[in-house]
Amino acid sequence: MVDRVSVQLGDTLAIDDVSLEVRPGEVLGLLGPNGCGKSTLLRTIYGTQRPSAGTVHLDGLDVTSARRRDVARRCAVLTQDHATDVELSVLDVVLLGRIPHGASRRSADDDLRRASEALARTDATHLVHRAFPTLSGGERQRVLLARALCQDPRVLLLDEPTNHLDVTHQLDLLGAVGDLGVTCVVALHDLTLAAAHCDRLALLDGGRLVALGTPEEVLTPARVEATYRVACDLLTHPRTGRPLVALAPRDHGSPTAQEAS
Ligand SMILES: Nc1ncnc2c1ncn2[C@@H]1O[C@H](COP(=O)(O)OP(=O)(O)OP(=O)(O)O)[C@@H](O)[C@H]1O
Repeated sequence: MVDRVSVQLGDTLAIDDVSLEVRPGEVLGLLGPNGCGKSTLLRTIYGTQRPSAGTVHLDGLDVTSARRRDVARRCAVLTQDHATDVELSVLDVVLLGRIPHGASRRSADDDLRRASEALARTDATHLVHRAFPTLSGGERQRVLLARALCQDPRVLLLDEPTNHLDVTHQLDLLGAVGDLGVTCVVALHDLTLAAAHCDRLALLDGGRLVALGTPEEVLTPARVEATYRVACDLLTHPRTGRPLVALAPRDHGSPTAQEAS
């Protein structure tokens, strides 16, 4: 889907020759330190950021030349820079997700049914009649995810969707994303959360793709230390068997417990 993409932003080469094939139905986690290019790559996949070089195809569509509505019919996005002061009810915000599908093809009853299903999926049904600006950060995040789900996308792009969420809603949100069966690219900071919920991980550093593979392949202690400058041990979750990234405090860098044993 992403083929040899570079993105120049002012003096910064934010994305440097990245190629990435997202498999249908997979949840691909996008990891990397602050400023490594995660949001830029998501915006480029969605087509709101033009690449300086390379191409992006979404479900067969060339996003650099496609109409916005054609992209939005296939792909929903949850970004970090959403407006927070729109004087709309929660229901109206979620119903915005239906707009790309065109008034002539939709019925009001079907739109309402989809909106209430999406709100139920994100545990936000009780907020339906609230004014959007009065919501807490975590409540807004869940409503905006409901809007994205209401769009009925084939591809979902999520930029740090667990921001503001308590642990219950972090787990519920990523669990719900996995259950959807929709192709998803999700930028995350929490390595253990990413390892638990993503089929594969892509690690960016300085705009370059430095690793791509299963959580076990990508989150090796050596690579985590090289990328984040934090020592860690890779443990196994006692209940799920998934990788658990135990970060060492910055002054307890080495040796790792694995090296010491
Ligand atoms: N409009 C801009 N002009 C110049 N540089 C920019 C612009 N937008 C972003 N950048 C730079 O591009 C790089 C990538 O930014 P991006 O927001 O994609 O990183 P990120 O991985 O999402 O970061 P974070 O984890 O902090 O959200 C950063 O160095 C950032 O400062």
